[in-house]
Amino acid sequence: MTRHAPGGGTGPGTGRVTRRGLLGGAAGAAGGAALAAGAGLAMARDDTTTPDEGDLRYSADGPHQAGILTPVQRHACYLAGDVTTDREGLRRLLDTLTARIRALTAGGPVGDDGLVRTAADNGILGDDLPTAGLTITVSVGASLFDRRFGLAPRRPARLVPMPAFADDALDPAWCGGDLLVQVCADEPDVVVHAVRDLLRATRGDLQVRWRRDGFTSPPRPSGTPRNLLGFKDGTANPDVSDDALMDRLVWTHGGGGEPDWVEGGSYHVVRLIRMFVEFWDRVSVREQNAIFGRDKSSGAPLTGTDEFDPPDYTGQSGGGAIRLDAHIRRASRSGTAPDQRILRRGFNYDAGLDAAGNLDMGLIFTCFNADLERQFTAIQRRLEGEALSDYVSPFGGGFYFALPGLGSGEGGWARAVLGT
Ligand SMILES: C=CC1=C(C)c2cc3[nH]c(cc4nc(cc5[nH]c(cc1n2)c(C)c5CCC(=O)O)C(CCC(=O)O)=C4C)c(C)c3C=C
Ligand SMILES: [Fe+2]
Repeated sequence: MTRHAPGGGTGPGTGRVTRRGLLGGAAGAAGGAALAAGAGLAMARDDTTTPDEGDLRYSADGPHQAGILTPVQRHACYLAGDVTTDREGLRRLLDTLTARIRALTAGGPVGDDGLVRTAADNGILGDDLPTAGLTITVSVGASLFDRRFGLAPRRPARLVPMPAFADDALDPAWCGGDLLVQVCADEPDVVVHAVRDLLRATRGDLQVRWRRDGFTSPPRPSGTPRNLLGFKDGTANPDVSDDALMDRLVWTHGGGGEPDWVEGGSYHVVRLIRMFVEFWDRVSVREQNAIFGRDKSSGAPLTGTDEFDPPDYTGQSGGGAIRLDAHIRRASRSGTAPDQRILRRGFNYDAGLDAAGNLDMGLIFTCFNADLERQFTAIQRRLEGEALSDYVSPFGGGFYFALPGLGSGEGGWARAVLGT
């Protein structure tokens, strides 16, 4: 089947192709329509599963990396690691990641390209590697630009370590990292295969610091996927098919204090947020609706009837009004700052039980933005004291910078980051 990624015309990094030939016609048109209609846990996706699913391929080459505007996949793994080598080793590491990402996202018979056919292909996908919508997105943390590699002058201007915000309970073991690798695909074994391949190829140069796996639900029953508090999550995301909007909200540009090499990249925020679900499940749905400002069943704002109705914030009290401490009221941009929006691309996580026997689950909140201060941080500060904060606890994550796309410049990532 064919699913066209929004913004697919702007570059291969957002486009999807199948490796076994042309599919299309009505299925393609339907997929495109589903995407144009709205968003998903981050961005909407067609939910039809066909035998061609394993073929869905996003090219790693283009002006932007895949995995940013790409419709959110079913499974994800976030790995943050520290670079354990010198400057030349960092060059090797970036070149290795590039080669492995190109090979893994191309898929095909093991041995076809000499890259996939290493002695160490882990074999868990058999001899013909499916792609299943695989995207591997590499971002760098502020710590990469410390004194170890002489990169301080090349730091993206707005890239700083993630501060602790009000109500955060950050555990250093779950924070930061020189590199963040986001691996997403529609099939869980495709994610695991890629993670093992990447770690084998980078062994000795990269030490993993933290890892968290995530998933999204299919639309239930329709519209945007739900998070583990039961609410549709991603409804009000900006339209990723609007190139001009993405240029303002998502992509970074050289100049204005930024080094030239950041062109086509994006600031990437990850927040690991535990949800106190046992507590939440004892709260009335009426109160839950008030906490978000939306109806749990339909996803509609409390001032409307359809998921995609615009919320009305003019009233401050009364039955249908959206409370002042409601999540969407705090999170939404004010009329005076229309570019204070973020592109969210979150995944649910389920990590079993904590030491006390409580369910350990939550949200891998991730978002992309052109300017951390103007967008994510401004919104995060508005959320301080919101009603939802009693039911969730951010404990990890970091601020990162998603590198420009492969193929966006001579010399690839190594030249972009190192400058030589
Ligand atoms: C700082 C940014 C945000 C954090 C952190 C965050 C955490 C968080 N959000 C939900 C669930 C929902 N969020 C929704 C909307 C929404 N959230 C943010 C930002 C952050 N959320 C924004 C910018 C928006 C859109 C606001 C708007 O313009 O209307 C919604 C409503 C549906 C939707 O639009 O997605 C839900 C549900 C959780 C559970 C959570 C932390 C655990
Ligand atoms: Fe939110």
